[in-house]
Amino acid sequence: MVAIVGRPNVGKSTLMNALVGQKVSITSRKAQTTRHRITGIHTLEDAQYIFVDTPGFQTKHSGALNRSLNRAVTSTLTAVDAILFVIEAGRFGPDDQKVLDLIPPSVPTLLIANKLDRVSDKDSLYPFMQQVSALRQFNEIVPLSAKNPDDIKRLMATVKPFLPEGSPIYGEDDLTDRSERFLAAEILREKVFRWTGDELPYTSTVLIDKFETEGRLRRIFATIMVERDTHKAMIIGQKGAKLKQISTEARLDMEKLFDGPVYLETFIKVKSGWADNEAGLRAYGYE
Ligand SMILES: Nc1nc2c(ncn2[C@@H]2O[C@H](COP(=O)(O)OP(=O)(O)OP(=O)(O)O)[C@@H](O)[C@H]2O)c(=O)[nH]1
Repeated sequence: MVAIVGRPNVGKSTLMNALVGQKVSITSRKAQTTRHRITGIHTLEDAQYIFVDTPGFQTKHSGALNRSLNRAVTSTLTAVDAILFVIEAGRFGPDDQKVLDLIPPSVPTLLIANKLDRVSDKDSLYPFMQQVSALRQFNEIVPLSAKNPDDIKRLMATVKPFLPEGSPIYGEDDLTDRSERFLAAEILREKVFRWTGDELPYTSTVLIDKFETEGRLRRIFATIMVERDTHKAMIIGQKGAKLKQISTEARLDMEKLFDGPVYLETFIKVKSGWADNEAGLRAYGYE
């Protein structure tokens, strides 16, 4: 089992999806999109990789949601065979250091310097890598771009020696241990964030009210939970145009992932304060 950790927005979910070869973890330009621990599975003839994506470790805010997110990160790190510690190539800040401090020294750790394609001055990279490699005894240092398939292949080979010997835990076609219901909620949440940009607070979430399967058809009824009326208006957009766009894109992604037609109905509900209340969080599936 391999954990993927790093501060928000370094590209952990993008990396996970690339390693698994399918979209199992949502991504967006908005930091803190990933809220749950997600397992992604990639099975080869002679090895099975199980990846755990973690929410970006949060240090700026201290509400119940963030405490829950941070707990998810720390509990994951003690139970894995290796850790991919992801940073952005050319940038190492206090937020990265805080995540590094959480990594137990006993667990093999690979430093992944992601978004290599964004580094225009490649000469500056060597001193940067030297500087960060002095921070900890990393088992490997891998500069890459999560968006480059060759880099991903190389990383798979680099990670392989860290996997323990044993029989596979999941079936060879399994991509994730998450249910379709969970994945449907994550896909819709991703679209909400993508289409509302930075205006919408990240406390908005998605609940699946009903998930029915009828042959190959999935009929899904979902509610987008927001904290204020203004947020609701943001999602609906001019004459409902934005909500329509969000729902259509979400439906198309679901059809691709579930490999069959999807009927999706989306509602929006305003409920203030849900993210500041531990009991409320548990009710919505947070640990
Ligand atoms: N140019 C470039 N962009 C990347 C790369 N990897 C990820 N990104 C972008 O970086 C942004 C953040 O990626 P995510 O995968 O959502 O990041 P994350 O670390 O999972 O973020 P949180 O969920 O906030 O913890 C997205 O806009 C990605 O498209 C890369 O290799 N190159």
